[in-house]
Amino acid sequence: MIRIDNLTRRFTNGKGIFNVSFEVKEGEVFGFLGPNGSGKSTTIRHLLGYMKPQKGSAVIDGYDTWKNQAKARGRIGYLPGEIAFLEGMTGSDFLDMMAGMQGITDKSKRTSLIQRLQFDPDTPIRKMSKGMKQKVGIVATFMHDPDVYILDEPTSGLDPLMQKLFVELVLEEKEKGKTFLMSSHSFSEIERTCDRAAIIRNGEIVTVKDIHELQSMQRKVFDVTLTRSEDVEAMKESRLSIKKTEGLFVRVEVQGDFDNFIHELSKYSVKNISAGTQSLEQIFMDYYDAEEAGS
Ligand SMILES: Nc1ncnc2c1ncn2[C@@H]1O[C@H](COP(=O)(O)OP(=O)(O)OP(=O)(O)O)[C@@H](O)[C@H]1O
Repeated sequence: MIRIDNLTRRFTNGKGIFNVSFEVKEGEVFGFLGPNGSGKSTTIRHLLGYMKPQKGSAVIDGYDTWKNQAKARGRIGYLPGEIAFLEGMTGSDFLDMMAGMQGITDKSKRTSLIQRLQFDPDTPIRKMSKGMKQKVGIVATFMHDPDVYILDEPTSGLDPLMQKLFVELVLEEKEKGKTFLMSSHSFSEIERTCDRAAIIRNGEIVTVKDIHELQSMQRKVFDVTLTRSEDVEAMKESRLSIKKTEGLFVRVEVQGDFDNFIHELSKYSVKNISAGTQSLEQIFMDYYDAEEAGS
């Protein structure tokens, strides 16, 4: 449904995106992840037909987003990171304007979205919090039932309850066979919604991975408090992957080899231990580090 092929845009300062390629299948939810300035927005701008590729192409449902901009754009519901609202409008005014542009007359989906997101659309936009503006944007994007959703940081500013609701909305649309490309900094949101994710860094795709594959790379994190400082020193000498020590506190990451960890730990006097799971964010950071070491 979305195909990006060797998309390249080098700005005069040398930054940009370089040979970006990936595909999003119909009905797939695809995460687009990367640190600030890595090239997510530039890629998305090409998908919306706002920028002409210097090289390569971006295609939506068979339509080249530059050469056949109107056709391609018509398939997309786009939620920008920050919406530019016109002065003096209420949320309802804005939604009316969008509905006019989208050519929709049936208000039922809009009404139900407003009810679920729990906000008063008649509030003047200038009085709205960032989260409330984001809700207006979500309604505007979802109400016209697009085939392809392109969402830039969709839950920024939303509280955890609303983030959860947003995940539900995405999964409902996915059920209907809709396609999503979603940039996000929220790894739990990506985990709960996405089938696959691409990681972009310095304008280049580092990897495209199945979300389960990413999850299986997650390590367990054990926070151990010992009773003797000499044990901390001994533990540092072991084969364990020690991420941090502070006084008697030691953080150990374990991937699979629990026997070795338990065997090693049995040598020491342990005061406290707690187990957690490495976040996806940490996995990505490991990825970046590995790339760095390899390059
Ligand atoms: N018009 C421009 N002229 C020059 N450099 C630009 C231009 N637009 C973007 N850049 C640079 O290109 C790089 C990629 O920017 P882009 O906005 O695509 O990143 P991003 O991943 O969307 O970041 P963020 O999460 O902060 O929005 C950055 O280094 C940015 O400074």
